[in-house]
Amino acid sequence: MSGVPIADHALLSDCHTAALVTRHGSVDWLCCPRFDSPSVFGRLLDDDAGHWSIRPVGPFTATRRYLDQTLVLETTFHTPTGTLAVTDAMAVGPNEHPHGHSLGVGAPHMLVRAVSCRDGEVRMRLRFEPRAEYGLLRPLMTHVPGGLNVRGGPEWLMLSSPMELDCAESTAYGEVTLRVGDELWFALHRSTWGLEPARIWEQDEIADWMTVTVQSWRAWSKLHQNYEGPWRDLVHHSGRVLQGLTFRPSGAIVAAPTTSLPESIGGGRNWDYRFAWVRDASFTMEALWVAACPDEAGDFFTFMTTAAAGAIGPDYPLQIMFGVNGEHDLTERTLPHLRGWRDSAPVRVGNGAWNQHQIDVYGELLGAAHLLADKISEMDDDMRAFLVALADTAVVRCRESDHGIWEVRGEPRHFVYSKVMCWVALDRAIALAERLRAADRVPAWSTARDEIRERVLRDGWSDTAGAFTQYFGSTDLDASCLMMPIVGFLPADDPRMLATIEAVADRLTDERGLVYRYRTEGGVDGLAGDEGTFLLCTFWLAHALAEAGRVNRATEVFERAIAYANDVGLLAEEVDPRTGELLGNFPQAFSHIGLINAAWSITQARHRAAM
Ligand SMILES: OC[C@H]1O[C@H](O[C@H]2O[C@H](CO)[C@@H](O)[C@H](O)[C@H]2O)[C@H](O)[C@@H](O)[C@@H]1O
Repeated sequence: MSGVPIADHALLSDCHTAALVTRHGSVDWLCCPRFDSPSVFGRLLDDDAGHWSIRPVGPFTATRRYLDQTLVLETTFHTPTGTLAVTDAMAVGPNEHPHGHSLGVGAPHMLVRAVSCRDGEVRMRLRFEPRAEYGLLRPLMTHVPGGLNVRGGPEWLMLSSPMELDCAESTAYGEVTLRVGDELWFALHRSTWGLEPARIWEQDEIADWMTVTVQSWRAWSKLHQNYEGPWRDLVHHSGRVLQGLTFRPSGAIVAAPTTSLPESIGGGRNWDYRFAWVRDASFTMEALWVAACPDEAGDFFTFMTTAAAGAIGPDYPLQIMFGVNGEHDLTERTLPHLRGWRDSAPVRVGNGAWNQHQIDVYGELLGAAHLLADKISEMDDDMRAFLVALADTAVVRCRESDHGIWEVRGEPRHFVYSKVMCWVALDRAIALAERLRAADRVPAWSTARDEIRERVLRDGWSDTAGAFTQYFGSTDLDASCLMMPIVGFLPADDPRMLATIEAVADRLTDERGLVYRYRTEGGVDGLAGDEGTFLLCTFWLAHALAEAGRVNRATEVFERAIAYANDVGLLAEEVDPRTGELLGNFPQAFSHIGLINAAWSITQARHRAAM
């Protein structure tokens, strides 16, 4: 049964796809060539679905870190006879490239692994077991000078290896003793059919790719990250994680690089997050702005304008998520041949929420456009028309019930958060009206915005709950109401808002003080089973407390949440209330977005308090 703790993984990214490496030096997740492609290493979800491990033969303990300001991972194995370091990266190539400037634009589609003996001597073992199409295929492996040629189904890979490898049953393996100063460089290169055949690389060429990758991440970090304040390193690191979830060719941003890591162990709440949600990606853009990495904004809005082209207007609601190249049909299916992480089945690919009706997306997208307006160098006519259409659609759709931010699979409702985000859509469109050349629309947008506000204040509040609630007329709490002060719908120190913040802090938290997004008892979301506490919601609580001037409590809640970051600063979506283990897809953009925004708001609140 696959079951390495989720927190034991570290992320590598080349801004096209991602790999996850375990604490013990095994690449257990890699989808080629895009985030949402089938995996070639899928042991994360099933023992037989492929991996590539490099580790000492005998007993060891392992420590690891990212090289400063990079997503290049260094795992150090301490053994009784010596120390071995394995450095892993998805090569990103130089930032400056004939076809563009951003990180990952010249990525060679290559996983690079360096092994070096730092002390004494260590016998190491390599096992290479590629299994394309989520573990279905056993490839043909043939020896070539300098490595292996690996072919099967959609994959044609070349493994550059300086050590002799034996092959049997589509698995390559070998052992070698390294002495202090010895270094071996490995590269797994993928052919892009018809464009660039994979090849065997010399040792110094692979070393060069590693150097360039380290330099490129550092150059990106230097240029984009100037947040100064508490938790600086974690905020900057979260910015790099979000950048690593960006699909460079289109500007799309995935919610997480994995599928089907469960929201409860053995449960069925397992979803594919390798897509660009309008909501998650808009929040990511805003968080990257806070971490001061604005220049990808143009790419993102161009992606959104293109992906949604021709299908937006009052009669055509905006689709809520897209494939990384803007694909619309993300039909969900299960992969019955995979057991799932710790037997959490089914494993799903695609996402059934793709054609849900969710009206919050207008607010998230216009909110990001408003915040980033100055960074979008070229707002062409198409982009302007698209943003205007979003606001016009919000005017009509705000009256409809929907599936809400949590994408419930039960009946549609009038969710409070959805209405608040329609208010945001119109509020921000009004602020952008001049730039959108839509001043004539302002009266209609203003009327609709004010009506939504009245309705939320009247029907979203419950005297019984003493709080704003999940949907009109309900008494259930929902952590998404914490967004009301964050987006400026009501001031955080408004008595109704303070009451809602306290209600969430008291009644929607577990014994650890982490926040549930809502209560799942009775299948209110149309799904069986329960789930963990939601890290984004815990960061929202910290953020809302900071907005309300409760800086010490905000800090406490924030520090409680970041305590669940793993040893290399990564967060999943949820935390298991029983064990404190990370749950859900990993690393998840939502959690890192929440971290960045909450840190920023606490910093601001401290400045205000000091004045
Ligand atoms: O809770 C059921 C739903 O869970 C997933 O949605 C969650 O992830 C999305 C991506 O991060 C996020 O935008 C949403 O707010 C979350 O609720 C899943 O994608 C849905 O298919 C599922 O119905």
